[in-house]
Amino acid sequence: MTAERTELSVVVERVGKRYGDKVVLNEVDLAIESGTIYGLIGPSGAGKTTLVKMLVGMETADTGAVKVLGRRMPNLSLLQEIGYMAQSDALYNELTGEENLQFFASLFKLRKNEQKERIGYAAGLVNLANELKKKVGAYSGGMKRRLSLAIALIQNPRLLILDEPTVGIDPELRLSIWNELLRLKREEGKTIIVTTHVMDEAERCDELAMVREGRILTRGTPAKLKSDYGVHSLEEVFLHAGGRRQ
Ligand SMILES: Nc1ncnc2c1ncn2[C@@H]1O[C@H](COP(=O)(O)OP(=O)(O)OP(=O)(O)O)[C@@H](O)[C@H]1O
Repeated sequence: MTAERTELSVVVERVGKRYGDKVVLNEVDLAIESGTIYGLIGPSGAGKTTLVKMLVGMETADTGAVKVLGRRMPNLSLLQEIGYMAQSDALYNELTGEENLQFFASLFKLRKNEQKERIGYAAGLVNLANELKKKVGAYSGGMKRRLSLAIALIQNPRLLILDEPTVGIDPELRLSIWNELLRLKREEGKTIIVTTHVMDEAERCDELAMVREGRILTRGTPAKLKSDYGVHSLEEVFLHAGGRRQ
C-alpha cells in the first residue's frame, strides 16, 4: 500500500527522540488514514505528547521522518491545516474568552464574517457562548479546556490533534464533544488524532496505537485489539499489553 492510494494524513517513519540520556521515542512508525479518528493510548510518560508535538511541528525527531498532509514536518505552511489542542492551556488570562478566540482567529486567513461564524460555531460546540464576555482568568479549569478546544477548531483545519481533550470536562459535554468529533469525521472528512486515558473514548476511535516506553506495542481497531488479546474491554488490552510485553 502506498501513501497515495490510501490517502494517509500522517506518516511517521522510524522516529526516534531522546531528551539527554532518556529515550522518549524509539523506532516509531505510524500511518494514519485521512478521514479517521486515531487514538494514542498508553500510560503517563509513554511518549504520546512528544509524538503529537512532532506532528504539529513543535518538536523535531532526532531520527526518522514525520510527514503530515504530504509534507515533511516541521513545516510552517501547514499551520492553517492543523488544529492543535495542547495538554496545558495556552490562553490569555487578561482577555475575555471572545477576545482569545478573536486573537487566534486573526492568526489565520479568515475573512471577517467567516471569523465571526467560526467563533460562534466553536464557542457553541464547547458550550461557552454565554461565557465569552468573561475574562479567562475567571474561568474554571474545565472552561479553559473547552476554550482551548474551541481554539483548536477555529480555522476549520483538515487535521485536528487533541492531547487529552476532555480532561476536566463533565460527562454530558464530553459526549456532545465526541458526537461532534464523529460528525466532523463523517460529514467533513476531518482526520482527528486524540491522546486519551479514557477507555470509552478509545472505543470511539477507528484505530488505536498503544504507546509504552516510547514504542508502539500494538495497534488496530478497538475490536481487533480486544480479539487479539482475547478480552472484552480495552482496559484489559491496556493492562495485558502494558504488563506482559517488553
Ligand atoms: N522537554 C523535555 N525535556 C526532558 N524530558 C522530557 C521533555 N518532554 C517530555 N519529557 C519526558 O519524556 C517522556 C515522555 O513524555 P510525554 O509527555 O511525551 O508522555 P505522555 O505519554 O504524553 O504522558 P502523559 O499521558 O502523562 O501526558 C517523559 O518521561 C517525560 O518526562
